[in-house]
Amino acid sequence: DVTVATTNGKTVVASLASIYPKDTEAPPAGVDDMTKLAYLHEPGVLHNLACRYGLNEIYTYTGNILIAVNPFQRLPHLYDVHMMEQYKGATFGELSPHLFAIADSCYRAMINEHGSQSILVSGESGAGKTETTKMLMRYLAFMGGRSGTEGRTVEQQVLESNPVLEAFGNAKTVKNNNSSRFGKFVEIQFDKYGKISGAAVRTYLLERSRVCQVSDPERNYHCFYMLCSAPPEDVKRFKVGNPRSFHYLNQTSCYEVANVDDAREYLETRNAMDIVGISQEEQDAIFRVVAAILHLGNINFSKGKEIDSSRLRDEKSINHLKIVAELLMCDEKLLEDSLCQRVIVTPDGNITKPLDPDSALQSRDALAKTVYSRLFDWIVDKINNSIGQDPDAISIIGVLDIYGFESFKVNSFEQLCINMTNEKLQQHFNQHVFKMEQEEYTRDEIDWSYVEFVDNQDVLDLIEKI
Ligand SMILES: Nc1ncnc2c1ncn2[C@@H]1O[C@H](COP(=O)(O)OP(=O)(O)OP(=O)(O)O)[C@@H](O)[C@H]1O
Repeated sequence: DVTVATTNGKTVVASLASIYPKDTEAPPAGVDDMTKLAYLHEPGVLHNLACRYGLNEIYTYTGNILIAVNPFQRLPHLYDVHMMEQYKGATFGELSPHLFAIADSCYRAMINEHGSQSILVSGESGAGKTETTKMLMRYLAFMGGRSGTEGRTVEQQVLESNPVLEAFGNAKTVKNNNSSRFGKFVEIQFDKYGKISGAAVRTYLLERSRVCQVSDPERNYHCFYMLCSAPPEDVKRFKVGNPRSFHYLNQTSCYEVANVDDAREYLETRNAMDIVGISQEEQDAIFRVVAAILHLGNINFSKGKEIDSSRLRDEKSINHLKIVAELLMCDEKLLEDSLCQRVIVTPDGNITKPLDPDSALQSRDALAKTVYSRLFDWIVDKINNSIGQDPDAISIIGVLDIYGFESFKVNSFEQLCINMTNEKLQQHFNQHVFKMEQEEYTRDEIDWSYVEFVDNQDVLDLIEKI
């Protein structure tokens, strides 16, 4: 055991193994690059970030990696045009750490080396990835945007597609009132003059389970609540109403989000849809599907006449089925059959087998999830068509906003996929930061001490080979 005198005047007795050396010469305001720390260990890194955060310095470098700590308050002066002007062309590291510096060096690398670049934004839920991605895009639009072109520019359209994607792909979670429940890779295409000539948004791993299953204090996807708060004529037209009356929404007692007005968001989403080129007719079709999913969730089953079969439970369920069929413009009987029966394809033809009530509920939920994720993909396609891609693009800058590791009480296949993706990204990072660096030292016969790090490559290989 050792006795330590702390900076705040206390004396603490602790075991030697749990004590880390402190750089007594480090400035009280912290260092702007973690590589300047005399001792690089977790407490030292956290202490440095905390010192800087206390002074509203939310960005810190670790070499050419930028660490951002969520300020949870608007800091408009950090992101205004004046700031962009300052970072434009500045040597990396010359000015305070900033995401504009990352975007600028990326843009310049693309121009000077004529190669495509990508920026990876990662972190746990609520860390600020989506906000960071939006700012990065703003900066790239500032550098590569076209002025004076007619109509809406590509960069405007990409930025304006955010509210649409967020309405259908974001939800309130424990950690974040506006949590993206999908991964996003925005690809900005540039022509030979370094000007933006096209863009594409690719999305990954939408959390499908949320459509049917949601618990306190979280909500389902924003669009459901928006539709329930739409102007009375739309509520009537789409046959929705109080969110408390829908099973897919009333499994949680959370219906509202602080500082969010769903009624206004509905109108704003419609407006954003206009801007990204989704026609009124298409918008109506989208909301018809959203409404149909809500009604689908209210269909229940009871035991049918035959063994292990099911039928609609009561008048209410029959009514909801009617509404779903009407909204989806499909045949009522076929819809009912698709919920209560399973078709097994065999070499000798198809066999239809009835489903018991539990299995029918599962097929109801499976249909809701599939329809919702197809709707989301359709919207993303629509946005991409309207933004337009440049087949002759010389290079691209990709920004990847993907959600971080997840570990809940109960984890499902979705968590496996998300964590697998993150492990792969971590491997990419390890490859560049540790492995390649260390191999270079060995090659150059530089005396160095091996940095121990957890290498999960074996686990990845195992899963990928399954
Ligand atoms: N740079 C910033 N300036 C001001 N507020 C920020 C900033 N970054 C994040 N925030 C705040 O934190 C909230 C959460 O950020 P964001 O949605 O970007 O997190 P995320 O990492 O994308 O989370 P998720 O993985 O759940 O989607 C934002 O709604 C915003 O209020």
